[in-house]
Amino acid sequence: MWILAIIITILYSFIMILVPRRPRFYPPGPRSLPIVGNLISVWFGLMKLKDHYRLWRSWTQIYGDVVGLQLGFINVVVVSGKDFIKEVSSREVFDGRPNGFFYMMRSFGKKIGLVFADGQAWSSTRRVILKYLKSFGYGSRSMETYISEECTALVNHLRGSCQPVGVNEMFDVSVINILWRLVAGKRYDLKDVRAKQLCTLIKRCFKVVDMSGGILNFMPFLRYIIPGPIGYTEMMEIHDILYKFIRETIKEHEANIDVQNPRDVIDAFIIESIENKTDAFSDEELQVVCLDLLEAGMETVSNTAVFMLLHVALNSSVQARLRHEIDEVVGGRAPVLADRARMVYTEAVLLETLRISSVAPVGIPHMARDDARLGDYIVPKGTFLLLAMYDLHNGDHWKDPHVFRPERFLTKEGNLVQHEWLMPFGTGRRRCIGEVLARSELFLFLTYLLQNFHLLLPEEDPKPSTEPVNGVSLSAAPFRLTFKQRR
Ligand code: HEM
Repeated sequence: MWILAIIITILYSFIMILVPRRPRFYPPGPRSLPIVGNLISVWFGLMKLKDHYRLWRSWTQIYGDVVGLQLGFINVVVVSGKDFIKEVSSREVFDGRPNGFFYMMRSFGKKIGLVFADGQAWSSTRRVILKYLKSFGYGSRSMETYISEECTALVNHLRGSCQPVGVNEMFDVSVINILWRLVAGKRYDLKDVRAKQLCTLIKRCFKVVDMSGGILNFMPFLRYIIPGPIGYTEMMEIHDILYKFIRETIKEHEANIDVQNPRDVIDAFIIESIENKTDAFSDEELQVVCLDLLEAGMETVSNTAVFMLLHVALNSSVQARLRHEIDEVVGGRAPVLADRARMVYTEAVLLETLRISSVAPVGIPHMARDDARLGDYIVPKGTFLLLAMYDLHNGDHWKDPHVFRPERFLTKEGNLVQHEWLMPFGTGRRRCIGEVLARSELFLFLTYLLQNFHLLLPEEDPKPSTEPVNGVSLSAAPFRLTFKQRR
């Protein structure tokens, strides 16, 4: 009997160590059960509402802009509203990234790279990679040339097709090409099988879980019991293939590097690592940085571009006005980024797309690096913070949030409005590093395509839905368009 008592005491103490600390002023939220916390409510909630962002919204409506949850052994706070989202994004104490298993299993079990690292290591990697990206063309004419070349290739590719085209994968290889030319000095043909396979893998891995990391994060020991159903097996398989591709690319660079003439980000990193033998320039760090750029930079832009075409095709008056502006400002020559200054309507369409599609529905989770006050509440050290970006962009504040209306970003005089409720790339210290690239890509994709084609919904297809499909980033449900060449 006493042996049983000892075992129960040990088990209880072990569980108590794992169960997160919840101070008296922890934010309010649904009632939690011992050990599993709110996981069961999340499970039932998802069965009813389907998508995570809808579930977080339903709880925000009950508990307010700061909702406190306990998911398995982890405290999670969902933060909504412009002011709280800005506060979390701007305070250093909240600029950590989660220690969760899901986030680290893709980076050799370590907190390295750009997206899920934090502290000193993250800030120096972010600085160095931004410096390299800029020196190989990021934000300059070279980047514009890469984007224009991809737009031309895409237009030529579509010219040959009189049949309706599936749009959901249309931008994938072009987007990878632009990024990969900066990072690895390489581009692929739009029909290249391996490039297409890589894009499919990245997209698949973004559908296995949502940004909270799911059960894999909150009860990681389950990977030993049910690795398949909780997504562990698939995530590992996908990352094995992605890392194989990245390692091959790095090896090719090492084989013919000229230390006096770096060609791209990978070369610059390898050259620095020859002199600087610290962890900051390790081989693993370079691999994770490459993976971060591929994963953060591909699906987000590709999915936003797809939503953009969907809304333009569904709204014929928007399409006509866009075409009119393109004809007036650009005419028959190739569009350039400098045209943006005179193309306010096109810019408004981009802003409205970024708002309504909000492909990063909870951004990338932050983590409290210490106990911190947020509004009337205390957020304990180690808490994950999910920022309800989808709601910020689709909430009642916008009056008619579900209507695609670019005019909301224009003043009566026809000038562009910088709306403080719109932050698709986040804000503060962890703001997206790909914003300049993403905005430039979206502008040139749209202008090149509408300069050359009428976008038509095939009559034989059902009207496509604008409801997003859930995942780490939101995507449009499959649909097709006919690209009818303009005279
Ligand atoms: C429409 C396209 C994109 C959207 C909507 C988007 C959105 C975001 C958001 C919301 C964050 C998180 C900000 C935060 O933690 O508070 C982020 C971070 C990040 N994005 Fe993007 N992004 C896009 C394109 C890109 C591209 C093209 C790249 C590649 C160059 C990129 C690379 C990154 C990286 C590396 C981070 C992590 C930054 C850090 O933690 O320091 N993103 N992005």
